[in-house]
Amino acid sequence: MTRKPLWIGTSWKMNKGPAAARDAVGQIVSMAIPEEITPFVIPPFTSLETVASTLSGTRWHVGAQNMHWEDDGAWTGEISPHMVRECGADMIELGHSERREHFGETDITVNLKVRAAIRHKLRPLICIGDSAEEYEFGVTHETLARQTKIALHGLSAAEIGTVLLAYEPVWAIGAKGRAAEPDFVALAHTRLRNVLAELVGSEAAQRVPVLYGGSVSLDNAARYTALDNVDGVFIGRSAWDPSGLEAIIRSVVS
Ligand SMILES: O=C(CO)[C@H](O)COP(=O)(O)O
Repeated sequence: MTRKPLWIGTSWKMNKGPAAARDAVGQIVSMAIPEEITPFVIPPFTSLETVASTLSGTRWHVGAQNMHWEDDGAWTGEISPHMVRECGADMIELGHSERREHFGETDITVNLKVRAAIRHKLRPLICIGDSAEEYEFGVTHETLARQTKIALHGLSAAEIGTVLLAYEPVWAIGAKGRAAEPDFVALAHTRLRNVLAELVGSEAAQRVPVLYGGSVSLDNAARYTALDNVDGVFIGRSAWDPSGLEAIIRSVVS
């Protein structure tokens, strides 16, 4: 039995259009979720409404993978916070390293999006992470502190209390990634908690869930969730098949 509520979820990234999403969410909705788990799923935009409507009224949180910070306007190809809400999502993933690396996302645009999310009552799941180079040069903490402080800039303590942070080392993500050692994650999360304490005080900082992501699998998930300052895991490939997600959920509560 685990000792704290754990956020466990997955982003499907650019996988599962409406037909595949319908099939997957049909399996997800019938999963038995232990009460100490807060589950979430983040489908691509085209499947968002299907997934959110199927999971409406359940304990699942549903998010989109990105959004613009403006409410509407001439922003070809973009999706607004209103649209995300209208599809039934209650969460929004922001600042994933794939968006920072390939689509020009910056600390500043992440901050604009976090503020927009809060205005629209979407819970931001803010991804932060060090590059392989930053890790090699020993500046992981500096990078995470900078990304966190800028993402949360201008928010009140109460607003910061509504966000989730996910530490996802860039070098740990994807098929070529190497899962971070639990000891390293423990240290990174403890330091992150101190950054949050600087912003909102130590008691409020304890209430911000900080998740780990990057090559999380059935083999290693429970080693992360057992750590004091890890409040859940954000899973990619190993949870795209709903049975993989279900097995990981079971592994962290047994
Ligand atoms: O965002 C992630 C989780 O959805 C992250 O990029 C980890 O992906 P994974 O390495 O495929 O688990």
